[in-house]
Amino acid sequence: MLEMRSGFVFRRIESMWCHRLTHLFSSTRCLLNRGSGHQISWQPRYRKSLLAVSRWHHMAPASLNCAWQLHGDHLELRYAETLMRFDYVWLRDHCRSASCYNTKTNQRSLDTASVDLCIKPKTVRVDETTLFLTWPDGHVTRYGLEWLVKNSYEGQKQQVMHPRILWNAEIYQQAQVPSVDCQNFLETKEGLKEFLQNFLLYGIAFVENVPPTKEDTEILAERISLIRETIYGRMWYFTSDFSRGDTAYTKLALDRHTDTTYFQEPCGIQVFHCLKHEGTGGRTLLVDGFYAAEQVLQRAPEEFELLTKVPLKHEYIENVVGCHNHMIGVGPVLNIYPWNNELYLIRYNNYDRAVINTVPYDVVHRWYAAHRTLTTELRRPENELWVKLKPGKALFVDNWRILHGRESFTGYRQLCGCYLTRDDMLNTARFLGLQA
Ligand SMILES: C[N+](C)(C)CCCC[C@H](N)C(=O)O
Ligand SMILES: O=C(O)CCC(=O)C(=O)O
Ligand SMILES: [Fe+2]
Repeated sequence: MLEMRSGFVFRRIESMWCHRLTHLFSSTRCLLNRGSGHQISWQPRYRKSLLAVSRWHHMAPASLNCAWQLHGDHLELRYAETLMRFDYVWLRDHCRSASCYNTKTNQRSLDTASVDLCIKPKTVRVDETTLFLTWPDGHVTRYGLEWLVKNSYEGQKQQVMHPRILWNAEIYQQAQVPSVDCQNFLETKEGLKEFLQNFLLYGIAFVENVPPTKEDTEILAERISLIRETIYGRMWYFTSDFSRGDTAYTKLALDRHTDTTYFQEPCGIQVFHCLKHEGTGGRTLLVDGFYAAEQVLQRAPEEFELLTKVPLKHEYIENVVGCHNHMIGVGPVLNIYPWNNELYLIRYNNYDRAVINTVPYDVVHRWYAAHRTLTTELRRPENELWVKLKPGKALFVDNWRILHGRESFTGYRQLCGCYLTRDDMLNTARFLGLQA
């Protein structure tokens, strides 16, 4: 239900973009020309003006749901209630004929640079299932109409890449998402698939009955992805010994954040396994960053947009014995796919946020207001999920979506874990037949 609602608001903001984008950034247009690029792509192309055949061609009665029309610079096709527009170079470039595309490797053989940018098909024909184009040199391209619907811009715009269930504490608890048993996870395809499906939908997932060692945690992690080695090592162990120059290595509370915001590509997944805690406190806080961002989009769409546009730096500067690191990562707080406005990455870490010097002062002020709105949403108690990590229960967190934090604690507490690459987790999920 929430997914559908998100689709709805996303479409609303899209129409807003066309009208508002220009004045929102009037003072920084050249700095932020990625934003106006969205509009530039709509400018008519400079190409020889070709006579448009502005007559609709309808198919035989059996396929009355298909009609097409040739224009000066594109083909318009209506099929399965979708109105699509295809650029002629695109139609030539995506040709799936044996000489243009290698179906054994799923790679293009055609040299796109050899296609005349003013190309136009010589003849066009459509039957019940297929569009046929004959090019000036006689080459014939065929496209399945279903394939075109699926692969067109208009088709993609209506779809989400990653189906998700956005949650606050109540939604997550009501869903009663089960933890998967360690043996089931390691030894059966079903266990792994169920785990990954839950992880993709909610951004968090638990494995239980894990032997409480670093080695066993590593085996778990490798079942879904590749371990991403970082300045913290491959598998890390940490306690409050301040062995590294970061608050994580103390007993202090940590407010909600995502990790490694100071990498150009923040780590995709974080695995936590608490191996020991003799003391009090130390509960883990989890917040769905996309749920909060969605609330911002509904309440203040122009602030949401600013958070997607203003580039920020995050920084990690460490100088302790044996560890000298200086990392810088750049990117906006919210990252969305521009064609459907779907969120795919939140970068939120107020501890590690660097000096803001990438936008002028007036944008800075509006950014602070937008950041405040997002922070208010992230801090609503009803959005907070608190869990106490125990030996034997490993937690996987989607670090591109879910914020984590912790309560202060007393006593000896030892956590182990690692970061994983996101691409390889998605690869595993797709192999199992999941949409990822
Ligand atoms: C997980 N581990 C203890 C290894 C590292 C913690 C990194 C902490 C850093 N401030 C960040 O948020 O990225
Ligand atoms: O100690 C914890 O529970 C988490 C600390 C933290 O934020 C991290 O290690 O990334
Ligand atoms: Fe963290």
